[in-house]
Amino acid sequence: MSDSTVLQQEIALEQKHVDRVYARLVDLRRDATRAEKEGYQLAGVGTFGALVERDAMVFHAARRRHALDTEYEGLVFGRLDLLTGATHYVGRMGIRDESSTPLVVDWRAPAAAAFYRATPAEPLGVVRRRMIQSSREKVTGIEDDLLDPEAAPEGMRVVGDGALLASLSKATGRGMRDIVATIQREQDDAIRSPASGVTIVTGGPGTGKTAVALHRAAYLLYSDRGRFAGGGILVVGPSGVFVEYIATVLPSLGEDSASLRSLGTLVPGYAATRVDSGPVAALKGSLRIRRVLERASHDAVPGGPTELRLLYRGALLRLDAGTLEQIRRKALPRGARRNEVRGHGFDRVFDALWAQVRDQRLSGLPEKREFEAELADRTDFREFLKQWWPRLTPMRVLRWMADPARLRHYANGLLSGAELATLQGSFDLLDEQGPTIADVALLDELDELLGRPRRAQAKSRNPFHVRDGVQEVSTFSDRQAAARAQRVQRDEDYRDYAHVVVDESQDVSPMQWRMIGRRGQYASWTVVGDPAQTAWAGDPTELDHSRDRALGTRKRNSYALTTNYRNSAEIFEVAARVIRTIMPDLPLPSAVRSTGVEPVDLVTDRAGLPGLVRELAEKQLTDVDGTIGVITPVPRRDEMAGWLTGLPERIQVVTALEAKGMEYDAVVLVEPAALTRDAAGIRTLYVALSRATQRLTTVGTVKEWIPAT
Ligand SMILES: Nc1ncnc2c1ncn2[C@@H]1O[C@H](COP(=O)(O)OP(=O)(O)OP(=O)(O)O)[C@@H](O)[C@H]1O
Repeated sequence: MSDSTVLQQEIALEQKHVDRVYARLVDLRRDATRAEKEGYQLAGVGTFGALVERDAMVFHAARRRHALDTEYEGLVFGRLDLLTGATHYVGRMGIRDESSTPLVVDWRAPAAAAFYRATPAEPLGVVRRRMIQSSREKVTGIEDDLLDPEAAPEGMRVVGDGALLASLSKATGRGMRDIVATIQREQDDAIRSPASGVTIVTGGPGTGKTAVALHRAAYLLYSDRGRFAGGGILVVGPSGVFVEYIATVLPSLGEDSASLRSLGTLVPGYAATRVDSGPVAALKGSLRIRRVLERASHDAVPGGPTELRLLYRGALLRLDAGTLEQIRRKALPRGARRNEVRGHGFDRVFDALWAQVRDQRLSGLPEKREFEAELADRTDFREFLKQWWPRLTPMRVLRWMADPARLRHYANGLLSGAELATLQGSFDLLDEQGPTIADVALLDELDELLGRPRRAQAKSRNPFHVRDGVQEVSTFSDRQAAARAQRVQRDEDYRDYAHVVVDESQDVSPMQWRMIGRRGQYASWTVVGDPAQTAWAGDPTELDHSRDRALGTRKRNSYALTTNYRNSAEIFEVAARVIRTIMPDLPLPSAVRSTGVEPVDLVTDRAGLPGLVRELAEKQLTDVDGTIGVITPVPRRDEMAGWLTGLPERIQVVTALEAKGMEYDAVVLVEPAALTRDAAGIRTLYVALSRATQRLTTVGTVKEWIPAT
């Protein structure tokens, strides 16, 4: 019998099982819809208990139905033939038949672990592992690994058509894909790492760190839903572009209860995308800036009143600049939060004025409380207090840094003259363009330093509550949205996440670690990154220290990934040459796929560059089916994007910093020489060169851009 006939027969065999699974799926969907309707009808009973029960039923049924819909594609992707003679099918979700016999085991269940972990050296009771590829309900391919040949029963067939490599060669879409069907053993170790403590995953470009982090989040939600969906999982990535890129992975795994944030949007109220230059970002990220901010948070308000004059019952009451300053300092000792001790400052002003009134022995003097009430009623006095000790927002204080004299004063003894010069001017655009990504951590720090006046506790909102006495939701989508909202309804600045995932952690500055740490004080962590890809130009020891502080003393489990699944071997070779110029001994991952297509390097003059870049981008449209990234030096993004106007959406223009974590089928990297000025630049160049799956073109006005070793 020919190989292809055997393959077709095996495919037909698997198709039978897959058909059974999809038929069962139809039943389950129908049941979920019915349960949802029944739950809804409970509302007719009219008691509060019935409403609660209905909400729970509607929620669970809606969730189940949602999962059944999203997990449809490629539902069954694996089969294990065990030594015991049993067969398990592995898929995106667990499904049982009418008599509760498993038809498919959820990929996260312990029984599925062997699918990812068994090797010929350690078969874990598996004789044959089979990967099943399909397109909707139709099985299209099979790939077998015979793990324990001696135990294979007579007639067991082994077929293969390279499922992993096939999946790696697929064109990239705008969003990242899940890898649930092809997770490799070293990745699975990290995904199933213990739920508590800190899981640290390192590895070179394209080794699947992001994929592992996201599948781990899905795994945690499965293994302890109460804890992780209830407390919430926060996923932090470097940029908005990146967060958008990874946003589809968890929903494709049927999970939508994690919060995805970029470093610029982690703090509510800000949506920063601007970046500072490397040296400025290093200063803004360093812990020394905290002392600078602390000084600012205690300083007098610019333009605030320097004295108080009041006529009270014909007498002049006066607090001069010195007295006011003394009062302010006493009411605001080091460590106190200005917005929280505002009342103490006001009390001291009343005390000082009362002392003057008493000294002047005015006739018919009221009690002190009455005197205070009289003053508090006066607009001029209230206006003075508002100006003298206003409730400060973090943004208002950060704006003070734009004043060179103030910045010099706050930084005195903390930053060198050269550092001060670097920082000066970097706050000038706050008003016009909003904060930079690095500023957001400073704003969060200021929020901490200034404190917040106590507010009445906001009542938690019941999503099924329409108006008093009426609990209602009408359409299915309302119910589903309400049910989901109920699950994720948290304070705007929620800080009690059960798990925090930090991706591209090598670029998180000390100040940013503080910002993230505040949101994960009681969390377990997954931290993934690659130190060789960092753009951090500051002190590396300080970086490690701050990370350790944020993660605390929780137990750590470390994993290293060693295979690059993204780049073709030809492309990674160029990236490797570049990083070796500054890290000659760095262990690099091996790229598993060779395409036979060599990267292209072109040189032109300044005048010819715009036309050539456009021409190259257009060429990629025919060379690859998926996405094309045009990567530019940070300051020239908008200029270069202008060269490409009118081209299809498949082409995305990003800076070398925004390219962190991203993946494209083809990359056109413009002016690589602009990135080679220092070690941080070379590491960023390494990132830019390792983004492409199929084609890499470098183009610029400098011929020799790879630094000499
Ligand atoms: N086991 C796997 N099966 C199929 N594809 C995989 C596997 N592991 C990783 N990939 C693919 O390899 C690519 C790189 O993965 P990912 O972005 O997670 O790597 P990374 O280590 O975070 O990379 P970088 O550090 O360069 O940002 C992605 O397209 C991912 O889907």
